[in-house]
Amino acid sequence: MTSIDAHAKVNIFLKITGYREGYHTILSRFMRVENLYDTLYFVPAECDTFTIEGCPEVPRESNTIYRAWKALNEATGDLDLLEYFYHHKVVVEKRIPSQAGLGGGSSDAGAFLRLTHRVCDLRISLEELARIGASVGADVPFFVHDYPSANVSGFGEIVEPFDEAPLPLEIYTPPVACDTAAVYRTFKEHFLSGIDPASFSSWEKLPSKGLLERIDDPALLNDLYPAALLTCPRLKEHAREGWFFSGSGSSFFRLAKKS
Ligand SMILES: C[C@@](CO)(OP(=O)(O)O)[C@H](O)COP(=O)(O)OP(=O)(O)OC[C@H]1O[C@@H](n2ccc(N)nc2=O)[C@H](O)[C@@H]1O
Ligand SMILES: Nc1ncnc2c1ncn2[C@@H]1O[C@H](COP(=O)(O)OP(=O)(O)O)[C@@H](O)[C@H]1O
Repeated sequence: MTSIDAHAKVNIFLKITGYREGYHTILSRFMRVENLYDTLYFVPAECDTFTIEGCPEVPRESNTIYRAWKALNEATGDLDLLEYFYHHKVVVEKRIPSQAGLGGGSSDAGAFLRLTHRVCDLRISLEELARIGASVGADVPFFVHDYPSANVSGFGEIVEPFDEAPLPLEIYTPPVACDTAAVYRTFKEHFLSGIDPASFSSWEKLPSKGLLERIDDPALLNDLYPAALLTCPRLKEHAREGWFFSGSGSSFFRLAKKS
């Protein structure tokens, strides 16, 4: 059985640097969460069409895995690819909560692209694979590269590895679904005009642990947090002292206490 783990991510910091072509540009430290991941399996099966099992609540055409498969086909026109998925189905073991700011759907897409690249021996570079991933979602390129920690900028397509070990993290995902598009819409309407790129210059050079120990305000580290509070007011009930906010939410995280 061929399989791959699709890890969650947290945003140690997420700063909005601008807006163009319908997307916000960001500067963010993405960190892989070592102990939270989905698992994708390519299982031998005769399929009439591209088949995904394990994500019953997501219509196939909306699934990021399906969208990644389509994008890969369009980009490579590789008939082996088509052939392979007539004889294998994709089975997903979901563990990452959805609409949680943990990159669940995007990580599945990135892991799918990496595993397919390997099993179908695709003749394209990792950079090209990440570019294909960017057409599926803004944070898919990070998951294609699969760095433990990286500075991500642009819309999410510029991914530069940051040399540090992943931190032991505790994650708390309240029963509040935060729609990424809605949170970004709120940001654009209420906060975009107030961004101040000088206020976070050189953060990309600082180790994540030092940043979390030095800055205790989640709204300062993550520009989307005030927008998420406005978009999903119930989030406020779940805010806790010493916890930080990931992506467009709804998850909070903090450094795990030494066991
Ligand atoms: C917010 C972040 C931070 O890591 O992650 P999550 O919280 O979703 O995990 C990402 O930027 C989420 O990227 P992703 O989840 O791929 O968003 P997409 O589906 O590509 O975009 C959904 C919508 O959000 C808005 N959007 C997204 C990314 C971006 N850099 N600027 C935007 O304005 C756009 O309106 C877009 O149509
Ligand atoms: N493979 C997938 N796993 C989870 N959600 C998916 C997947 N494909 C598409 N989605 C859709 O993406 C939405 C956002 O989920 P997810 O990407 O996990 O959250 P976030 O963007 O907050 O990290 C879900 O509500 C779901 O409708």
